[in-house]
Amino acid sequence: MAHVSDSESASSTDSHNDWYTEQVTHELMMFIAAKSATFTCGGAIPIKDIEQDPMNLSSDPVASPVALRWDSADSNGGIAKLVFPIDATGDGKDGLLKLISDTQPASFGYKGEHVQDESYRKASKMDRSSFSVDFCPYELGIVDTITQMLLPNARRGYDTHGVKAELYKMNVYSAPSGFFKAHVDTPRSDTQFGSLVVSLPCYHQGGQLVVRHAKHSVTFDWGRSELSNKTEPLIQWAAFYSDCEHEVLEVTEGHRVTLTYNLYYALGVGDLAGNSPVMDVKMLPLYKKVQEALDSPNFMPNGGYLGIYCEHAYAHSTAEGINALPGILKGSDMAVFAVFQALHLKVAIRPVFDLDDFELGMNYDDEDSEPRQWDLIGMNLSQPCFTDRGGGDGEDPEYILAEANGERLQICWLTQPKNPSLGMVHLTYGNQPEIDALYTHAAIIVTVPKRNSSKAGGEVDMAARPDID
Ligand SMILES: O=C(O)CCC(=O)C(=O)O
Ligand SMILES: [Fe+2]
Repeated sequence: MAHVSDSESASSTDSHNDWYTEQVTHELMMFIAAKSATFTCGGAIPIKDIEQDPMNLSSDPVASPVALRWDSADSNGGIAKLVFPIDATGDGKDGLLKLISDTQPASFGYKGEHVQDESYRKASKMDRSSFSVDFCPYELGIVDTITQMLLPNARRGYDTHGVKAELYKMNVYSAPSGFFKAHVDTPRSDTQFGSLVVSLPCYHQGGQLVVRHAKHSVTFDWGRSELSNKTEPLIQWAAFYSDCEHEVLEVTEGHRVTLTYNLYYALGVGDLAGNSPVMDVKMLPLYKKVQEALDSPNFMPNGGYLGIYCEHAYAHSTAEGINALPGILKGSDMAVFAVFQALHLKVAIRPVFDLDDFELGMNYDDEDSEPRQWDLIGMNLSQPCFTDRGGGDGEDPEYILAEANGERLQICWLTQPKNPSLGMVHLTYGNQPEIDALYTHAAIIVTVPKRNSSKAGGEVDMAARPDID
């Protein structure tokens, strides 16, 4: 009889574990590489009557009961109202039946037509123009979650940082046998990248939403069954990309009420500096101040450069940071950029070399031979430059600085430097060669044109203002 010692059996268990770990690791690797990790996301938010619990101090999101109002031909005043969660033992049941009687049979898109076919979709719908609802997916953080979870892997082409969730329809799937066979939503425009479905709390069983992508599927079961451990009313939601096939399985009991939203790429935080169509730049407190300065004939009559060091850090010498600027400017940086741009001055974000510990940064003005401060300003934001040029004692520092793609400008600075980032790496030659680094600060450089002296009051010559970058 074969005898297996403890150590032999331990080592065969170990090797099985190793094999198993390798298999699972491989599967996980393939899954993440296939971008299947994030084709859909969803969640649940409990509903509490906040008016009855105004001191809810928990940081967990809580939804209020949802009031739905709709056009109803046979109601007093033509408007009916229903509050979710529905009290099925009270007036709720009648209200729900009234709602259903005011909906129309839902169609689906087939070859560009709206088709009604109960073998494909058995549901009823209400268009958004016929109802209003006080549920807002932005308030509960659902849109922020979608923005961070789904937007980064959405199809390329639109490089925005924001999402617009546009209410589309309300759907009711009722027992017996409300369902919607597997389909892909028809995108409403080029900028649509997905759909959001929100389930309002209303008793039902079945009606699971199954979302599929590349052989994987996720099932959202928003119903309540005897076995379900859901005891409190919930707002439940799911979002998925437009190319995901999805279906609603049969509702076997009750009524499943959902709101659907189309998800679009939209300008968001990080896109808006100098490009915020909803903001009137003239209303910024800084606008009037700058305009007054520019209107004064004594302000920089010979023109020149104004410099405003960026208040916030933007990783301005990395490829990502450079790409994101100027859209990502925020706070006072955003205001400064927008105001000067709106006043038709040339505005650019440029790196300013910090020469404090490097050399005096002095040059001499030929005319009055007084020392004047000139700054070394990079022509464009760029990644750090590396050079094997170096200098020892007595070496002209310009020899090294010539490697930077910059120019010497005299700037009238309005703020102090902040947030240094690596700008140049060079050698130094002393007793032994060493490496040293120069840092840059991102600054908004504004070109103020020379006054047109022939004009009364010394107005800035608009025609002389250069184009905006
Ligand atoms: O109500 C749902 O769960 C999804 C409905 C749907 O897929 C649609 O309206 O296109
Ligand atoms: Fe759909």
